[in-house]
Amino acid sequence: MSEWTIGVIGGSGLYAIDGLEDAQSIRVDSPFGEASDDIVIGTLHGHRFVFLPRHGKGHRLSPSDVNARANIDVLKRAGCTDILAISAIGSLREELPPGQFVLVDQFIDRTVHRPSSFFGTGMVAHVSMADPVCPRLSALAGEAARAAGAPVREGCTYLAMEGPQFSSRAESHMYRAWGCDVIGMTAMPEAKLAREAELPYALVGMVTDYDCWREGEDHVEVGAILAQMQDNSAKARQLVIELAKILPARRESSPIDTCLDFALITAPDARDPALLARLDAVAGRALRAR
Ligand SMILES: CSC[C@H]1O[C@H](OP(=O)(O)O)[C@H](O)[C@@H]1O
Ligand SMILES: Nc1ncnc2[nH]cnc12
Repeated sequence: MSEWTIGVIGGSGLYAIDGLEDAQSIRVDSPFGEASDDIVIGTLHGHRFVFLPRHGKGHRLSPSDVNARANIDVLKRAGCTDILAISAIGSLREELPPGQFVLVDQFIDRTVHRPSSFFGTGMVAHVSMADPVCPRLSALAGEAARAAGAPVREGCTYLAMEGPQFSSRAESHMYRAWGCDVIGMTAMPEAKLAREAELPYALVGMVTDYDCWREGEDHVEVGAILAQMQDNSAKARQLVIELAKILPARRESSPIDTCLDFALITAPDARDPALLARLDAVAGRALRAR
């Protein structure tokens, strides 16, 4: 078995992955509450993969109700070394039509109703989010997406909105003026939490619609999104298989693996033992080191 364990978070339209050998469905408890669903662990081309459907089986959970802390915590507990997130997104750019896959490398976070940190009173941490995505995993995901037959655009900025309603036209125009390329409702605080858990994170977005900014474009509706999602999700499933094929046997360490070494600030005698206990998975390595 290789040194990688890739956690795949499947978004709207991606509720399972294909080809997993020795797949086992496992419920993992988290001190941060209920994860979206049981995880499925198996092997693909000699690498361990762990799958979690972000909205749960049957798409039970609204974006605001996805417990991103529990999701990242259970993936860490399951031994994931890296996280590949896959999401349906709206396009804010003419040149990113439905069916386009994008590699997100920046975010603007406009979510408001979600716990966005594992840390807090009794154990404060400040991680850097200057470069929120792991370039190594993102590049591998891009290569895999191309091998799966998807058109791929790098370097996109993702606007994370609260939802569940889609944007107004004024908001959609404003996000374009801010320089955003795509829009979705779930990658934040997921990406922040992955960084706090020292998990390199990459996000592949699959365009389903042009949101509502475009002249002559109807407003966005779930029906049209679902139709595009079917096509996208077949390619996303193949992308995961292609990723397993190209992952190198060795996983060189990433600076993200140890980023909490520069982030924990609370003095040992001011730390809250109850919070430390909850942090056993996400920050156990760093807390034991200091
Ligand atoms: C069904 S369209 C809106 C829905 O799809 C995206 O979810 P995910 O990122 O999990 O693929 C978007 O963020 C919304 O939650
Ligand atoms: N237009 C859109 N806005 C927000 N999230 C989306 N997910 C897919 N399309 C979207």
